[in-house]
Amino acid sequence: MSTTVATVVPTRSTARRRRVRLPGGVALALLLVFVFLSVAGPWIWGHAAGDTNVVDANQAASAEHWLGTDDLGRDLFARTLYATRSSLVLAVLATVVGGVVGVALGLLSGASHRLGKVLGAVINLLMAFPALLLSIFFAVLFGIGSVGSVLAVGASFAPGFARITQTLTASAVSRDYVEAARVLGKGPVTVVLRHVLPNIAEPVILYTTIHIGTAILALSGLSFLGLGVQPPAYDWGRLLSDGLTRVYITPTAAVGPAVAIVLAGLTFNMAGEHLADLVGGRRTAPRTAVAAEAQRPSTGDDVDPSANADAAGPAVAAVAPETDAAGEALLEVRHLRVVYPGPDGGVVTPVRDVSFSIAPGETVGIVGESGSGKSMATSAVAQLVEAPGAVHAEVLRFDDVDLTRRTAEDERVLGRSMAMIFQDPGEALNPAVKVGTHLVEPAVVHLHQDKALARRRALDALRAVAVNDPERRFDQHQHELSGGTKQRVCIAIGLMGEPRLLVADEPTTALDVTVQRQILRLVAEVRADTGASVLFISHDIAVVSEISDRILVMYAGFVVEEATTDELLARPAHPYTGLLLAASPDMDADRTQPLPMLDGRMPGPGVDLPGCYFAERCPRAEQDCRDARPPLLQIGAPGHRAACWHPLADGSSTTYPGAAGLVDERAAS
Ligand SMILES: Nc1ncnc2c1ncn2[C@@H]1O[C@H](COP(=O)(O)OP(=O)(O)OP(=O)(O)O)[C@@H](O)[C@H]1O
Repeated sequence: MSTTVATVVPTRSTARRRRVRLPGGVALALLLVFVFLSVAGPWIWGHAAGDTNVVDANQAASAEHWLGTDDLGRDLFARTLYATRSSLVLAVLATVVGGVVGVALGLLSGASHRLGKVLGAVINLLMAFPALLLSIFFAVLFGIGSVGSVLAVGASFAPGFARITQTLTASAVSRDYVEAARVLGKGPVTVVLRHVLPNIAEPVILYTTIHIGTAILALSGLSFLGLGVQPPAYDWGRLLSDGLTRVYITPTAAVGPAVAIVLAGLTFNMAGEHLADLVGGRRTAPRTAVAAEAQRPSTGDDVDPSANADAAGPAVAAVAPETDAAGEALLEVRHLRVVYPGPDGGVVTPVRDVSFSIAPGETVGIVGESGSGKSMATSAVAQLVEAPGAVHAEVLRFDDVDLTRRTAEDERVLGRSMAMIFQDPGEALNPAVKVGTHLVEPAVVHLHQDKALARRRALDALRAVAVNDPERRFDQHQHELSGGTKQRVCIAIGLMGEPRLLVADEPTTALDVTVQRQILRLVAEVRADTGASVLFISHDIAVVSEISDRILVMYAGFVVEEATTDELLARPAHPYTGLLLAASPDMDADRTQPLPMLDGRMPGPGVDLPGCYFAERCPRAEQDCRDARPPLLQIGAPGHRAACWHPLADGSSTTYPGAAGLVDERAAS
């Protein structure tokens, strides 16, 4: 793969990138010169910069004094070089002050929804003022002098740092691996330090480098105005201020420090940009490699072929365990609602009424089109709905834990017995953390196992999910894995606790078809091996039916139908289920006929209707459907329930062409 990347023929765009990098290279060289001057300058030019000689006072530029002398006869060229140290050190200090304060504020506001609103408003207000104006204001506030000016410039930078950190943090905390860390019971401080900060560090450091250049300009400006460095100390701004008083007599007295300020400012800005460019380039390399790896045939070197021999073969036949969902349910959900504040003081209700239970060892699938509330209902079960969202339920029980009133101990139990598999495994794994650390952590945190034992178990877990060369994978980061392997690693992480419920939210959607099959098989195998129950979410009824014992069909936040998989496929009662089945093509479908389309749109979570939410799109709807909402009632076989006033009487096969093939395919498998 790296060969492919290395032998790419230069294109116009790569040539253009090289041209852009040339000044960056110069900037890096200049940066080294400035660093050298600030370290060695005072030693080399210390005497010339400090020795007074009134006989030579106020001289113009000459071979002996390149920039002339000041009113005490001191060499201005030496003084300009000498001032490099104070100018740069103060600029770095000011940037660090701004960075520390801003990053702290940004982390707070990005990680906390409520605090974020208040801090965000303050940040926005401060960002509205030009940085130099803020610096002057803060300089007066903090006091005239070096310390005051450093604090002032730092304070004027803090809003910018806070803004970028807030944005990066808000994006980082919505990642699945942060949610997974919360499920593991990690506190907010650990989550921020371990999972957020490492992943936002790179852009923040680059932003810092660029800002050192701006700090040089700002501090020089304050010194020039007499608010910064005070005599006898001096920096470039002070030299410029002194030189300007004699600009008509010895103009070079002002030129030297002015050139130094502009050059140093530009150098740090350009060096920062160049570093960003380099980092960007470095980042794309592994991504290219992953893309190439992901495109390989799915039985590639990262999957143990012996463990999934017929991965491309027939789909998983879900082996239904003996269950009694109504009796000893592992998970019981009754009348679950999830509510968010809506516009104009109203509310939106992504989950309106969801009731179901899962027996030990049972796999229940939830299917429905995008926006039907599948993920939100699952998040409520996994306790991942965050403020301002509110979860209400008559019953929300997992094993013996009442999830509506859970204690800290309950959280720990949940952390080890409920495992999440997310849609995008790349989002679920922290890019800054090695695969092995992801695996070892649940065992150390929840089972209090020592690291050696946890490592052995982690390697076993990787073998169990058919990742080959587990020792090597253990020390790799997520960007070195293909999509399928990442998902296997996520499943292995779930195995490191004592999983009793595996919650898989569209775990195959981001994967190619062959890998989807492997992951479905793997989930079924894990269930068979561990006896864990599975809650499996997908918008694809064909995928759900391959793995589930029972299926719930969701629409607009409601469960509109529930039945065993065979019953649902053979005799769908709700017209929406019938349409979902009909829209799912199979090998026997008549290719000359278009697939049935579902016209119209699902009512959003802010819509409140008295009747059936599907009525506007339903071919069987009558006035009574619009007037009153149908309850979820037993229909046909035991456990088959549907919420419809005019259910399909004889199954989808006669009403919706196309569904019959799906039923036959499943029967054959
Ligand atoms: N934080 C939120 N605040 C308010 N509404 C939200 C929020 N997150 C999601 N929603 C809304 O909740 C509804 C259900 O979303 P959900 O993600 O559960 O749907 P889904 O069926 O899982 O769809 P998909 O397959 O696209 O994920 C959607 O209308 C969505 O816009």
